[in-house]
Amino acid sequence: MSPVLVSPALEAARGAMQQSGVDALWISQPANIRYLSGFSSPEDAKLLLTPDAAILYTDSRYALQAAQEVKVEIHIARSPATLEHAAEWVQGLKVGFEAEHLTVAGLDDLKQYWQAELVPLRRPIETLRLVKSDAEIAMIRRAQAIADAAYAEVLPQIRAGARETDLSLALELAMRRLGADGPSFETIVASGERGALPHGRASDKLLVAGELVTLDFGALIGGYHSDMTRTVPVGEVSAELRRLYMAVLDAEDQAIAAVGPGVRTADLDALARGVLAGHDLAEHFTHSLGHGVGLDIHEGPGLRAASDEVLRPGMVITIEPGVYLEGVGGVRIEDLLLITESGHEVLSQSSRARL
Ligand SMILES: CSCC[C@H](N)C(=O)N1CCC[C@H]1C(=O)N[C@@H](C)C(=O)O
Repeated sequence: MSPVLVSPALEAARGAMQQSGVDALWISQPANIRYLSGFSSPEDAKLLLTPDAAILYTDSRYALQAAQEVKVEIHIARSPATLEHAAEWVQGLKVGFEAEHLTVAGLDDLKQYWQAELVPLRRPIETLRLVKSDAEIAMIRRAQAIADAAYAEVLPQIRAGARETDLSLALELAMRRLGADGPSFETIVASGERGALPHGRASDKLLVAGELVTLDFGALIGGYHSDMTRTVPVGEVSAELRRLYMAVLDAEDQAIAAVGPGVRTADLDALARGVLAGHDLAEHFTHSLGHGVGLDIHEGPGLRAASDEVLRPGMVITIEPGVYLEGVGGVRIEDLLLITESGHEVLSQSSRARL
């Protein structure tokens, strides 16, 4: 049996457990497992949290790695042996599970092996991850600094004739060389008409003079992500493309200026949408204004109309307005921000093009 653990994240999770009225938590969402245990291969793990124990379940491929990384008790087994072991701990308890992550089959398995009351919970750990610790902020800061440095290296290669896939590879290679564990997500490079695809996967297309190219990328450090987008002109661009670019820049500037503690994220989204409406482009802004960034690339708080979240110091968010016009192209400009006691700090340092 592990001793009662006092890591701040585990303590907070036990607090959330009590508040939700459950005696134990069965954690299956990978970033939540990593957050609570430090285990860096959480896709192949589960975590059981009770008032007196925290047990990481993983299989024998990870026995040494888990022993090196994890401070909680480790049990090496594969399902269903893991569930049989956990059954002894949860006998007669009310056990919360992550309703948004446990599969139907996973829930069936718990019902089959456990004599416990199973309680679906929404985002029990994600809520704790909204505000980052100093150590987490340091990781994100480092990840962003690497992405900025990689961008500075690759910028001279962004010219007519360059292939989108070569630019994405160059960014990912530079980030690795500069110390990243990998890219945050598959680097987006979308030029010309392909810029109308907000998640345009880099293709074999060559950049052509007169186009805009959107590059959206980030680095990964210790499980923590960074996220930034720059839209860059390839040579001289038309007055219409320049207009789109300046409108998005305006929306981003005004949204960033409004970021600070106590601000409703839905209001920021509305502000940016309002700015783009003033440029007759509101209907072309087809996604949310931004999102939290941490162990997941997309996490809370969401900067969108339906959100009721309010910014707090320690949150890390993106501000990323964009416009997408089929047959024409697109523009997105994205920065990574830390919410501070007095306002915000822009973590991404790469300069934005001024057309
Ligand atoms: C595959 S991760 C993409 C990272 C990117 N910076 C990003 O978050 N994007 C790109 C355009 C839209 C935005 C996004 O996916 N937003 C989500 C949160 C939404 O649902 O709007």
